Order: sequence, then C-alpha cells, then structure tokens
Amino acid sequence: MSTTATLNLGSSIPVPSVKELVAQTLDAVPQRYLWDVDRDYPTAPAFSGDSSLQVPVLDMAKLVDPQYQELELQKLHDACKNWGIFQLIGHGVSDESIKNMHIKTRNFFDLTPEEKKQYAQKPGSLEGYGQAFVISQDQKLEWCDMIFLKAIPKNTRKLEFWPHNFRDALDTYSNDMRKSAASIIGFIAMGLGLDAKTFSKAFEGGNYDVRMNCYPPCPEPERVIGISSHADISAITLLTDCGHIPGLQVLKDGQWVFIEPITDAIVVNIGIIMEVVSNGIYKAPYHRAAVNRQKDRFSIVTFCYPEKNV
Ligand SMILES: O=C(O)CCC(=O)C(=O)O
Ligand SMILES: [Fe+2]
Repeated sequence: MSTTATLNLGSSIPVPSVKELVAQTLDAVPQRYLWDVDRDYPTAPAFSGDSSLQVPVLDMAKLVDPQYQELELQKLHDACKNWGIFQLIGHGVSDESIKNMHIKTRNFFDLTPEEKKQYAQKPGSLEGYGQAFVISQDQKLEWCDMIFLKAIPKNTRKLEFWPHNFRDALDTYSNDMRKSAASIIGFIAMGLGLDAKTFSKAFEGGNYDVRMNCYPPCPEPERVIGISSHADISAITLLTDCGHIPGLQVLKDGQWVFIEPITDAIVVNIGIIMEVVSNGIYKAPYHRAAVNRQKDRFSIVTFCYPEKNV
C-alpha cells in the first residue's frame, strides 16, 4: 500500500470495522483510536439539574394548532437561535416506520463481515458501508461503523450499496423523513419571517442522504470518540436514536451537553446551509457522538437538502 496520502474528500481509505475489532476481545484500544484527550474527549454527562442545559423539546402538534402556534413558533425560533438543535415530538411519523428501520439497521450491522463487505464503499465514492473521510494512514479513527446512502430522489439511489434486508424499510423511512423535513422547515422559515410554502416545497422535492451509525461498546470510552466534533453541511439533519442510549452531544456555551433520547422523538439540528440562509441568525451547532462501555448504540441520520435549483 502506498504511504503517500492524497487529499481526496470524495472517498475514504478502508479501515477495519470497529465491530470486528471488538469481536476480537480487545484488552486495549489500538493507538489509532485514542484521541488527544485534552482536545476532544467525551466528558461526563453535563446534566446538572440546570434546565438551561437541556436541549429544547418542540411539539409539532402545537405548531399546527392555531391555539398554540404563536407560542410554539417563538420556542422554535429561540431553539434554532440559541441551540441550533432540538427534539421534535408529535411529528406524525409512524412508530412502525421508525421501529422497522431501527430493527433492520441493527440486523444489518449484525451480518457477518463478509456479508457486509458486499455493500462496502468503492474507491472514489462515499456511499456504502465503511467509514467517512479517512484520508490518511496517520489519521485518528472514530469508534464507529457506518453505511451511507443517497435515498431521495429515487434516481440518485445506487442500489448496489443498499442491503437487501432494509431496502423497503429505508424507502418508507426516507419518505417519512422527507415529509417531516418539509413541514418543520416551513415553521423554521416562519420563525425567520420567510415564506413557509416556498421552503416546504423546496424540501418536498429535495435531496435526502441517510447515514446509519453503529457504535460498538468500548473498553475505554473516555479515550475514544464515536464521531468527532463537527457541524453538518446539510440544511437540516433529522436523527433518530435506536434504543435509549445517550451518545449524541452538542456544544453549548463551551460545554458538551448530552441529548437524552426521548421515545419516538426526532432530533433536528440546523446545518451549515440553513445557517447561511438565515444570515447566521440560526447556528449549525458543533456536535459529536460519545460511546459507552456496555452496549452497541445505533443512530439513523438523515441529511436534508433543498431542491438543487433553489
Ligand atoms: O450518532 C450520533 O449521535 C451523531 C451522528 C452525526 O452527527 C452524524 O452522522 O453526522
Ligand atoms: Fe452530524
């Protein structure tokens, strides 16, 4: 293998699967996964009973109800301005679609290494099973296996990367996320004094990429990182957590705050496109994923983009 790394953000150098690494009953975490602890490591949960450190919870049922709308819109505006992230309840996406996708995601990561490799990323493409943005042999690695797929519009799908076990589930799930994104973005636009219909329409016909993350348990969780600190380049991102294992953290006023999973909620965060569209009023927050000692954690992340010609 060549020792010269070329900078190519369009593809990733293959690295070992973390799940396979864990299956080898590790005593110690390999050096490449140990991060500079002073720079970026998961702190203990920041929940201290201080309500200013709890990520806001918004209710879609209230946003659509004339009786509560004004108050809930103000809450939404404050959440986007002060946090850039919130949990959304009452969103109307069926339990069944979310649960089904969660089960299929777990089942996929439970396949044998050989079975998963059928869907592995190919040189020059980020789609498929593997890791994102590994561009140098010296780069620190994240404690995460993932599969990344373009889901909507349908003509962007590269079905050779779509595991057979979840094709139907992902088709339904991504359409549900598209509908949710179109409706939440309308309310986000209203909060900025922009035209809700124009925004909703742009997202009904938008682009949706889905990334499924698997964070295996780690013997030294405080020294590794599931996904390192970043802001998403999407307009908005919709995340569902499979199970009730906290892992997602957001940087708020210099502190990492855990997002405590709420049953059936969708975590919505502002991405860089929306930060730009809002003239910087809404912030794309830095966030990252911590891992734990006990259990696999899975998340399903939908990156939402408006129609290309908007
Ligand atoms: O899994 C998580 O909690 C965070 C995932 C994330 O930020 C991403 O995939 O961009
Ligand atoms: Fe992210």
